[in-house]
Amino acid sequence: MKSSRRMGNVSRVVVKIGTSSLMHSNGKLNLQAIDQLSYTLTGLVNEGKQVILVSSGAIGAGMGQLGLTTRPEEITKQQALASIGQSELMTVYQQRFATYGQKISQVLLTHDVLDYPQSREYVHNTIEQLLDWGVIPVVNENDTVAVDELDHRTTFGDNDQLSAIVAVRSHADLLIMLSDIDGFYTGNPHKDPHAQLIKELHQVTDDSLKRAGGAGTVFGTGGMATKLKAAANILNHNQMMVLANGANPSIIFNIMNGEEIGTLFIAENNNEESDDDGIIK
Ligand SMILES: Nc1ncnc2c1ncn2[C@@H]1O[C@H](COP(=O)(O)OP(=O)(O)O)[C@@H](O)[C@H]1O
Ligand SMILES: N[C@@H](CCC(=O)OP(=O)(O)O)C(=O)O
Repeated sequence: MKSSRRMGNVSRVVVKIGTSSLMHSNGKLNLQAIDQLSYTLTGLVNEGKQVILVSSGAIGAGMGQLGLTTRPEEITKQQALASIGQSELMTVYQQRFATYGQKISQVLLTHDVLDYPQSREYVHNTIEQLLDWGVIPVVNENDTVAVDELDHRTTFGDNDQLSAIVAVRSHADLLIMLSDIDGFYTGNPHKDPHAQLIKELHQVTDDSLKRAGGAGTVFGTGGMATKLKAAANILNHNQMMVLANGANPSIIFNIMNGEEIGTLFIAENNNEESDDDGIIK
């Protein structure tokens, strides 16, 4: 594959992986994908890069543990499932990353923590310290406590947007969003056989959002619309995002080598500074 994208200067990268890439459709964890992800991200750290992983999968893994095939609608059940699944996920990550000698940590966030300047500062400092130590922070929403009340917003909505907020806040050079599809197409390829992969997008317009119909899978929440919202946030801050297929997470190496994989979201004027904090109010 030709290497034509400039990724040589990328030193801090946020990787987001969705539930569909971490789990088989039978509800079991996809150990091969998790192992490859651990190997690949450790490889990047060994090259001297700083890596933050935003991982979904807590609710999905919890469903798998209890043998549930449909996601319960009750918030309490979802939160209890996340509580079961998050610890299972971290156990598996811990084991796999340890195989490659990589230290990881768990960072569970809620929206309000990033709304308040002081708690935001603490999160920022903690993540900076972890990166400085060569640790990979594994970030997820704190699903067990995140519920929206009228005057108090704790949820991010989905991890696509959480990953963009983390990338913006941490001034990452690149957000790699791994999904169950090769990139952003002119229409949903599962419905439109003529849909074409869009290799590069400079702006998320109403037209792009119209092309991103439908919800995600039974275990996850996102869908393409939330990925585009995340991309819009990234573009607003003159950062870059690559949306690619997470079936083989070692594809991250190819992306970092500048290969034309998936969809690259990049502003035309990629050099201008932006100073707001990337939090969607
Ligand atoms: N224009 C589009 N291009 C690509 N995928 C699309 C588009 N519109 C809708 N989709 C759907 O979005 C899905 C990806 O979102 P999702 O299932 O939430 O992934 P993940 O679980 O990896 O976060 C695709 O599998 C596809 O069904
Ligand atoms: N925080 C939730 C994930 C929510 C989410 O956005 O899921 P996905 O669409 O799979 O990225 C969990 O860990 O189950």
